[in-house]
Amino acid sequence: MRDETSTAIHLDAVRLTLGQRDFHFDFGFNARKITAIVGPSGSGKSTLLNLVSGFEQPDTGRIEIAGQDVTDLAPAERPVSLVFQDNNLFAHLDLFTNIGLGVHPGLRLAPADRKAISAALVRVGLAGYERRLPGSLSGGERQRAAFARALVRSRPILLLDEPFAALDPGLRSAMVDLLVELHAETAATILLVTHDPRDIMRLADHVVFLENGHVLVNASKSDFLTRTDVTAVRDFLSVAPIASESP
Ligand SMILES: Nc1ncnc2c1ncn2[C@@H]1O[C@H](COP(=O)(O)OP(=O)(O)OP(=O)(O)O)[C@@H](O)[C@H]1O
Repeated sequence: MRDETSTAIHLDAVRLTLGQRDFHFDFGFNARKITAIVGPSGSGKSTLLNLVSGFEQPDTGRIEIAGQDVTDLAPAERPVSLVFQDNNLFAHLDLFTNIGLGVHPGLRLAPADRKAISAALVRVGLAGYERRLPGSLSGGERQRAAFARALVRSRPILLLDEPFAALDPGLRSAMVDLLVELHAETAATILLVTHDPRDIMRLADHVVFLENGHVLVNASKSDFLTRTDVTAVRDFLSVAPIASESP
């Protein structure tokens, strides 16, 4: 029997076909850890997050979160917050409202919620941006706004799909630090899709490497970094100058 205190999310014999691609996942994510999900473009990283968040339904199999079968639950009913590549901000609503919807879908916000929204904007470097529309922001600012919304939702599971992709190096580093702080404060279970080995070095406890819709390597960070016997892992690790980075 699985230890539910150590396994936050379990994909139990999950199968899904999208177009020409078959996905097969049968493994778990550790609770309260940061797991990096990596692999070549098209290997299934976003699809895996979509299955966990409920935006994709398995053809067969089950998904459990904290021991509860969530396979038939809608995304809003699952204990997850998301920051996706497209930021999923509503274009016609200002940032305060966009973030407020993350706190309460009916926007019934208590004074403490309003404070938390402004504090989250400050935390991601967008102080005073409450009334700005997403269309008036740069890609990096939109990404940070989406991060602020995830901060105020404070769900036990945080799904991040390339959250630093549109950020310049300085901002990227600030947001990585923010994520480290957030994880230390909340001990959330974080799944982080990334193309950048530096994120593994700096952030990850554990690494899941995908290839062609299935898990090729599922290992602790230290074990993953030794798996250069696997060509795809070796290729991935050699794409960036990680040798000088400290973990
Ligand atoms: N709705 C869909 N219909 C058909 N094919 C799909 C659909 N969604 C995803 N796919 C295909 O499934 C594969 C995996 O896509 P996915 O977005 O999960 O990959 P990824 O690893 O996140 O890629 P990237 O690193 O480029 O973001 C791709 O080949 C994609 O074209």
